[in-house]
Amino acid sequence: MKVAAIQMPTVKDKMQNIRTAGTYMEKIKVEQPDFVILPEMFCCPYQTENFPIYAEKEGGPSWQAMSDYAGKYHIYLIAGSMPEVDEAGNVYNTSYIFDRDGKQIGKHRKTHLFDINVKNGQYFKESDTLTSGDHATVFATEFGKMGVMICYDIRFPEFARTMALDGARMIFVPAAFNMTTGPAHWELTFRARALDNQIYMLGCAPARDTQAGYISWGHSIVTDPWGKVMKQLDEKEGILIEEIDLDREDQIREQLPLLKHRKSEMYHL
Ligand SMILES: O=C(O)CCC(=O)C(=O)O
Repeated sequence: MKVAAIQMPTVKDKMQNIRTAGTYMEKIKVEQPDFVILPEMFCCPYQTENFPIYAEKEGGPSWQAMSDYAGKYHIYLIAGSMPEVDEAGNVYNTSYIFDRDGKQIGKHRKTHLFDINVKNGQYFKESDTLTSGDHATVFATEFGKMGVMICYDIRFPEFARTMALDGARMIFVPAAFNMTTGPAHWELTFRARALDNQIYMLGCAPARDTQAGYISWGHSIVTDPWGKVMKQLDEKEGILIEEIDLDREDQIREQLPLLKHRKSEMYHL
């Protein structure tokens, strides 16, 4: 199974971002990836005031472009995330998932909203304009089940655990850590979720733009079920492509049976 993460820049022009994503998919088609993932808010500069302005209903032009790309390149597309508005006017940070025919087979609304205020560091308050989702998202493929969560969701160990217990083999994470939490926690968090669930994790971030209102850490990453970093980009625009060996996941789970050794009667999820 081959996965690809597109660490692309995000500019103000939504359609330009959609074209950039398409250009990258065209470029990597010779690699024949099975799964392609885009960054969090890949078509909308990551600032709370932008979310309601850029938001579209499910099935809108950005959704349609992603569905078309998935069908054209015959890939599972985890379409990063984009602001979604519902009938009631609520805005969500939403990741749509498409199959190889361009059919939507999953949809994750970011569940844990990113409201932080680090002294002399990053401030952000997604809840100013966003509403949170209310469930974990797992979708089925010919390789088995896969999970999707968005950025801050990764900090909540129970969330990845529910996906692993539900049978997910890999968790895809459109994300955008920043210059405060990125160096401190990005790699550590991916390795931790990978290790404690014995699962592959793939994070896809926007390329860093030092002029942006919110500066992305970049460093798209893939970690294995042993907790090891398989590959990690730097901050610049680029593509991460990696072969994933799911048998290795089975072997690790068999040899070090952490998931089986849980005392589930003692914990409540
Ligand atoms: O958890 C973090 O440090 C970053 C989270 C974030 O940037 C996000 O949820 O968009």
